[in-house]
Amino acid sequence: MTLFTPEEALAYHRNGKRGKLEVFPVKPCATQKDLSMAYSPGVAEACRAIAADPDTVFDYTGRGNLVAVVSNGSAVLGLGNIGPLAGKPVMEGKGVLFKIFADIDVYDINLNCTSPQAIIETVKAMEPTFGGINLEDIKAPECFEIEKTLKQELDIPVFHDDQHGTAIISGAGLLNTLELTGKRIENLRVVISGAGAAGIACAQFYVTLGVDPANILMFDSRGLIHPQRTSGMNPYKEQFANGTPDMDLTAAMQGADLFLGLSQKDLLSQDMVAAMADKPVIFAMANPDPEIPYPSAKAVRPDCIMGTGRSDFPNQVNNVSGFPSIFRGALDVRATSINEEMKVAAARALAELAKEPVPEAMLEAYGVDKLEFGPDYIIPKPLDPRVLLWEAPAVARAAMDSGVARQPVDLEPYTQNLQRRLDQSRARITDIVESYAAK
Ligand SMILES: NC(=O)C1=CN([C@@H]2O[C@H](COP(=O)(O)OP(=O)(O)OC[C@H]3O[C@@H](n4cnc5c(N)ncnc54)[C@H](OP(=O)(O)O)[C@@H]3O)[C@@H](O)[C@H]2O)C=CC1
Ligand SMILES: CC(=O)C(=O)O
Ligand SMILES: [Mg+2]
Repeated sequence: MTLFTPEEALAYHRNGKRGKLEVFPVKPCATQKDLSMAYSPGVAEACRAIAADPDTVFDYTGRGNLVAVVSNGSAVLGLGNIGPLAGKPVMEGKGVLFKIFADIDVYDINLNCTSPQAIIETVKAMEPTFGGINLEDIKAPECFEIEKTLKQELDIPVFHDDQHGTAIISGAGLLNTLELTGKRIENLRVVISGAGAAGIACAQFYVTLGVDPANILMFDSRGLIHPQRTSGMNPYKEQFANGTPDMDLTAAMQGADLFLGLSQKDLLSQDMVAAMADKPVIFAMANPDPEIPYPSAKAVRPDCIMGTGRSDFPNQVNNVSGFPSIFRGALDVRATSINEEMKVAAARALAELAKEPVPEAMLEAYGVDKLEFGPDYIIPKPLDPRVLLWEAPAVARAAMDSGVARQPVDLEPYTQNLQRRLDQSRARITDIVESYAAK
């Protein structure tokens, strides 16, 4: 089900204003007085106030609502190491999603750096500009060291979306599949294709949710990660070394309950899917093309629960349903980090929302008659505005409960205000987009 042609996608990016984002002023600057306050000499008052009390930077500048989407283009979607220039459309796209789904402003920062040290130093130097750092499409294993060091050294949230956004959303899906299949999480036999940023982080998060690490078989480009293997290994892969050297993907898939694809397209065959346990779960999440196409998996296993990273099939399991709302909650309580408690809270909130009745507007947006909790609807649709209203307060609450919030909020008025804020922001975006379309 292709919704557009390649030419249409290129025209979407090229036509009208180039790219997908614009920076707009939010204060008047029409008169001599406005100008003298926006810039010299009035701006000096704000400078002096911040110099005297650095915390007031959150009052006098946009820092508290500004996130850097930082990438070096080394693992862009499933396209691989295409570099920072070719990765920029994705990073602008992440900026669009932050704004539309959570009213967060973004600068996309596309770095011509490969070494972890260079990326770490650059991001550290940028810290005063931003309220949060979203690392994106930086390949493993470098991404692990980069994120760990930045988390230790910065006191604003640092979040590698491909790791944790993916883990949280697929974790929410996993929790709901347990309910639908009646299986117990500790008994699940899990096969993971991909031992990079997303594969490793998902495995770790699933273990936090209750999966037995001994029941995970993980594959990378060289085959199974097993205890005797020495080549192409790293400490992150070693945590999940299981099975025997002779085991290939076909053997691993025999009787598996869950397949998680975070690798490359077309790695999973219909025969492998056919050999899975009853009511199997297949999250084939490589983008833009999954490890097996949705129709191919359903054709051999109509009893499967299938999710992909794409929006054109049921169950879009994609970090888009996470990073905007998670940062919203974290920024609003001025959290110093995004910790495990906040991630689990986000996953559980998303899982619970899938069981609520779906508003008519969502049915219209997706052109369907019905969306109801079940095998074809295990997580909310990314376009559903309730995702923000459920996830962000859950994250804010978890930040407050776990002691990383510097500015606690009262959750009831906070949640009501979120709805208003989202409506106003979307109305402004509609006006801007329409103004360009009219030109
Ligand atoms: N739906 C979603 O929300 C998300 C989807 N993804 C998708 O997941 C995929 C991986 O992304 P990410 O983890 O960031 O990238 P990384 O570059 O960090 O990791 C890629 C992993 O895939 C492995 N791999 C490559 N070829 C094969 C193969 N033939 N068989 C098995 N494994 C293979 C690599 O193996 P090796 O270690 O040997 O190099 C590596 O472990 C991409 O397609 C991306 O689009 C990522 C994030 C979110
Ligand atoms: C969705 C996403 O972040 C990726 O595929 O890399
Ligand atoms: Mg990504």
